[in-house]
Amino acid sequence: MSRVSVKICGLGTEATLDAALDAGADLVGFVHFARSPRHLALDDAGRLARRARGRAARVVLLVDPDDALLAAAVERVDPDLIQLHGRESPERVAAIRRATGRPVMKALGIATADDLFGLPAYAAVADRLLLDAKPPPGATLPGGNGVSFDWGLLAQASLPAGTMLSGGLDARNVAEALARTGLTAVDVSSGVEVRPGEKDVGRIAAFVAAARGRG
Ligand SMILES: O=C(O)c1ccccc1NCC(=O)[C@H](O)[C@H](O)COP(=O)(O)O
Repeated sequence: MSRVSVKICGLGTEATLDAALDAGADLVGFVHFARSPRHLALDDAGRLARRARGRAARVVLLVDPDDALLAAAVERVDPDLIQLHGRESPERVAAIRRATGRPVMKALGIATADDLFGLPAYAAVADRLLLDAKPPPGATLPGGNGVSFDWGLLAQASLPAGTMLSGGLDARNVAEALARTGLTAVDVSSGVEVRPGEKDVGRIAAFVAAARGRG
């Protein structure tokens, strides 16, 4: 099996960022979404992104950003990848990629097999896809809810290389998730926290180790 690529999302402090980098995370994510307990001002995300430069791909996570927010995020965070976690259409994803000149990862919510039909249109315009659980009823966030979807839905799906699996992953279930989906890239947020927004250095290390088969 190829080496598993790991993204730790929603980092907010130097200590937890360093834990992710020291554990060997390939991507580190900074959430800019005011309603999120993981929200960072762009300048704070930029400070952490500078610290991670050259050690991991720096991802800024935005939800249905307008052009002004995109321009500010690119200038102040200088991300290696823009993660779009809202209801952006394939046309909007393509436009964002063109306007920013940055690679884009589009997150897609999965609950039933029907949700897979839209994938090819996004695969055609995004540099990478991230498959997440759809938010549960009553959730206020489009992601970072700590819930999984039925991994079996992906059994017959033809997914682009590098597609990331997320939603409710943690050190205990990540090996099974990888085995059942055949994917080789994972993303986690709640599963390495002690409470929403508070990452734990030990859980980050344990997650990366488990994803790489060293758990
Ligand atoms: O994490 C957030 O607070 C968040 C807010 C708004 C949009 C997306 C958000 N997170 C997206 C991620 O990339 C998470 O890592 C992904 O949804 C998995 O989250 P979890 O199930 O908590 O591991």
